[in-house]
Amino acid sequence: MTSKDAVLSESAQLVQSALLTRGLETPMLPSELSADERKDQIEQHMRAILNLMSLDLTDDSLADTPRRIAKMYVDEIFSGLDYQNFPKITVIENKMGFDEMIKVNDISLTSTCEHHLVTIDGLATVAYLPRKNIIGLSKINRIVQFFAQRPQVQERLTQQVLVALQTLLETKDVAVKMDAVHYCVKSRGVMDSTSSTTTTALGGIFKSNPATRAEFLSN
Ligand SMILES: Nc1nc2c(ncn2[C@@H]2O[C@H](COP(=O)(O)OP(=O)(O)OP(=O)(O)O)[C@@H](O)[C@H]2O)c(=O)[nH]1
Ligand SMILES: [Zn+2]
Repeated sequence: MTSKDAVLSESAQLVQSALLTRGLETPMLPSELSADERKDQIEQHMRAILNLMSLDLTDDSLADTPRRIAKMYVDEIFSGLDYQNFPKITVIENKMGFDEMIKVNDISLTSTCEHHLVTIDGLATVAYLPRKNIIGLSKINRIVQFFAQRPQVQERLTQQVLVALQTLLETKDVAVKMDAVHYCVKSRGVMDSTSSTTTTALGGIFKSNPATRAEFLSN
């Protein structure tokens, strides 16, 4: 939902185009609305939904809820639908010739299940084998966060992070693992409060070399 006339960073454009090519982009339709127009319309629709649930929106605790939800959707939990919010990426030339695995463990992951719009809560681990470039460490967390701030299924989220990093680092040798609890499984439906889901997306040597794969998957 990138706004019309938005100028995207080069990184954002490269990542978006790689995801489209691979068929991994979140299904979206073009929209010409600005973020403010989007918030105004979401607020109105939220007001209608809450009214339909017989809530009294004149109560001071509920009065601002439609606006709060609209802001939360556009600026926070679904902000990753807009590539204008793609993080600024610092890629550094690998002058030191570092050629061992770089692995970031236990990245906090909070997303939203696209089937029920409830929370997905977990951890991500991301690794790569540097070639030409290395990336600022926090940028890995930020890329996970960006794609998590969308309605998601865990499988797509895992692959989007893989392809984004492969594109920015110009190497296939990237691995992503996510462990998460889905609140659509925990707090409703089957009401299972103990299960969690693990997904992995492995590229290049992480897929082809059993030792590298094992080193990544062992914590
Ligand atoms: N593969 C996958 N499934 C997910 C994810 N998040 C939620 N789901 C599942 O999406 C499915 C939607 O199934 P439906 O039968 O259409 O929905 P439902 O009637 O609410 O299903 P229940 O959750 O079983 O009550 C459920 O089985 C969810 O557990 C995810 O990240 N990946
Ligand atoms: Zn769900």
